[in-house]
Amino acid sequence: MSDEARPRRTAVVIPAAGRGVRLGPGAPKALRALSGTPMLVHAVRAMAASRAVSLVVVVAPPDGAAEVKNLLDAHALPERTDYRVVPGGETRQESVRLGLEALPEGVTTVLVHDAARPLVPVDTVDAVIEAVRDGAVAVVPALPVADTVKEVEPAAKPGDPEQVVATPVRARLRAVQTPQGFDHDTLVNAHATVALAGEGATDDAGMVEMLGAPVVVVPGHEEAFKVTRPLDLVLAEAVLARRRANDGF
Ligand SMILES: Nc1ccn([C@@H]2O[C@H](COP(=O)(O)OP(=O)(O)OP(=O)(O)O)[C@@H](O)[C@H]2O)c(=O)n1
Ligand SMILES: C[C@](O)(CO)[C@H](O)COP(=O)(O)O
Repeated sequence: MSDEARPRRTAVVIPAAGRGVRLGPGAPKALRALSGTPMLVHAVRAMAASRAVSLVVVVAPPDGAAEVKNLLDAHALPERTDYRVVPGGETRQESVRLGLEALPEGVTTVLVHDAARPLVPVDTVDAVIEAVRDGAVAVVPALPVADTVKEVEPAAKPGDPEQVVATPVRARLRAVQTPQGFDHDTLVNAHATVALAGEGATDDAGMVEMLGAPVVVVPGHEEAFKVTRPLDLVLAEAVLARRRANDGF
């Protein structure tokens, strides 16, 4: 079958195996509630809201796959959304790789989306998918940064101050979010190559960059922020309250 004739199947890998140490003690972060619903369920629904998405692979805490499967079975998802759950690894990178291994044949576009970004709007998801379908091998949604960012030299010993070594030009900096979108084979190759080299990256696009492949930027969204620290939970609840109020009108 020629590339053009091949059906364009889009799947999402949702790494959800992290503990959420920066959020403080409690259940694994993806299972904590936002307005009474687990953060992971919000994230799966946000991705399933795109009509282009036909499969969601959730990467659960290593010993929590059965619990996560039960959780998803108990919550309503669009009927067209097929989902499966696999156990994750020690790092985000390893969890994503395990999720990629669970994808069936025929997937051409892969999105990787943090469970910790439960409120991403569907327009952002669709913009990422569209850019991949238009030919980009890797796509990141991103926003300009509001703070000035400094590069520092780590403290020589505990108690010493860090030293600023550079101030990158802010206008050229972007804070990247998820979902990040990829041509399937490019992302699988990037993960394999980077793992083989014993290297790591804090996002998936970073691994594609290491291959020397181009990464395209599309506009991100303020509501696609990552729930990382306790104050982010307050913001997430406020966003959900605003959405409920808007739905009421
Ligand atoms: N071993 C890991 C670590 C992280 N993640 C996932 O990667 C996403 C982004 O990671 P982050 O926000 O850093 O989550 P945690 O690792 O849980 O947070 P922390 O670093 O505070 O523990 C989250 O959805 C998290 O569940 C994962 O699947 N497997
Ligand atoms: C992938 C990511 O969300 C892009 O901003 C981010 O790098 C994840 O970092 P974390 O430390 O795993 O939260």
